Amino acid sequence: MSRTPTDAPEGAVHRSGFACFVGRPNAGKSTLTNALVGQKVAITSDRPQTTRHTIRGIVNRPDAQLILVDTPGLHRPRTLLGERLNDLVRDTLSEVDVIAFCLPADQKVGPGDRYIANQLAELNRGRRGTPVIAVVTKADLVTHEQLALHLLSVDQLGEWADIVPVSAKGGYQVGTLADVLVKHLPEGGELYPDGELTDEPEAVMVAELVREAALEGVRDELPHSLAVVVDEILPREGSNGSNPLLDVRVNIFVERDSQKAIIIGRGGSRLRHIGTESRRGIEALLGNRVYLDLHVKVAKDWQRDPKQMRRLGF
Ligand SMILES: Nc1nc2c(ncn2[C@@H]2O[C@H](COP(=O)(O)OP(=O)(O)OP(=O)(O)O)[C@@H](O)[C@H]2O)c(=O)[nH]1
Repeated sequence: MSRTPTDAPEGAVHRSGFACFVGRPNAGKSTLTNALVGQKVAITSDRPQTTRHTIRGIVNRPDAQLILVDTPGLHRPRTLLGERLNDLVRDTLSEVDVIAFCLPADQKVGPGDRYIANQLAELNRGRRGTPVIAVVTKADLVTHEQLALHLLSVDQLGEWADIVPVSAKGGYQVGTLADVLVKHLPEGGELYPDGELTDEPEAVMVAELVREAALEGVRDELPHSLAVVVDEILPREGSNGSNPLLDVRVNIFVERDSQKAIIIGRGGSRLRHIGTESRRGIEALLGNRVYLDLHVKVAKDWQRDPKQMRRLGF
């Protein structure tokens, strides 16, 4: 993974900033995020939404750093909680540099899309507008003719800074979309520069990779009892080459001894498997070789103890 703009041409502009993806459920936001970032970072766990700006991935290029943040989902409010959630979404949207509105090519523009389009228009009314890119996703599922018709109806749906058809699965135009998003970022250096390996977003992503691997196959047994906390990420002393070995120390917390036994497995076999699986993702994420040190600990009934929950990052 390229992390510094050192290979950018002399005097070239470097841009950095935030983008977020909106769109109705199943529009293809997560798949597209993964295709852009080129790593598996999407969070499929049921971790409660506690941070407003969950970072889904960082696209590092010689000319730009694009940080993709998540929103809890823009939907029609049915309850007061829904309204609060939508306020939160609007706050996030007004803080990012560019918004990508995903509309699946294989489905007609519908009321859900119109609702989001209206919300976006309202957000931009009477203020410095946040550019919105209409992204027509899943282009591989339709014919050229259908795609052309769909692009026309998307065009009529609102004011877009650009319209880009993509297929995350077929790899069609994913690079073009990255170019278009980057174009709307302000000039500036990397916001998450090299060397800040313990910076929260990366630690959160490392924790999610471990959590996902740990839950594999035991999701039903331990759905909510697992918390993963990254203790430290440190370059190994004496390995200061261009690609130092990183020591990554991670604690896996469960609520009961019986759950600890499940995670560790017979003779430690499950824990070894979790280590191998998650290390692969962590190395891809950090761009370094990694020595992963996993510890399983029991934090009795942590879900009922606010102090423990805070300690575990909830
Ligand atoms: N054929 C095809 N299928 C896709 C593409 N992108 C996503 N999908 C599929 O569409 C479904 C939804 O994709 P997600 O990326 O989970 O959609 P999402 O918008 O993140 O969904 P929510 O998390 O519910 O908001 C999945 O079954 C994907 O495999 C694509 O480019 N082509």
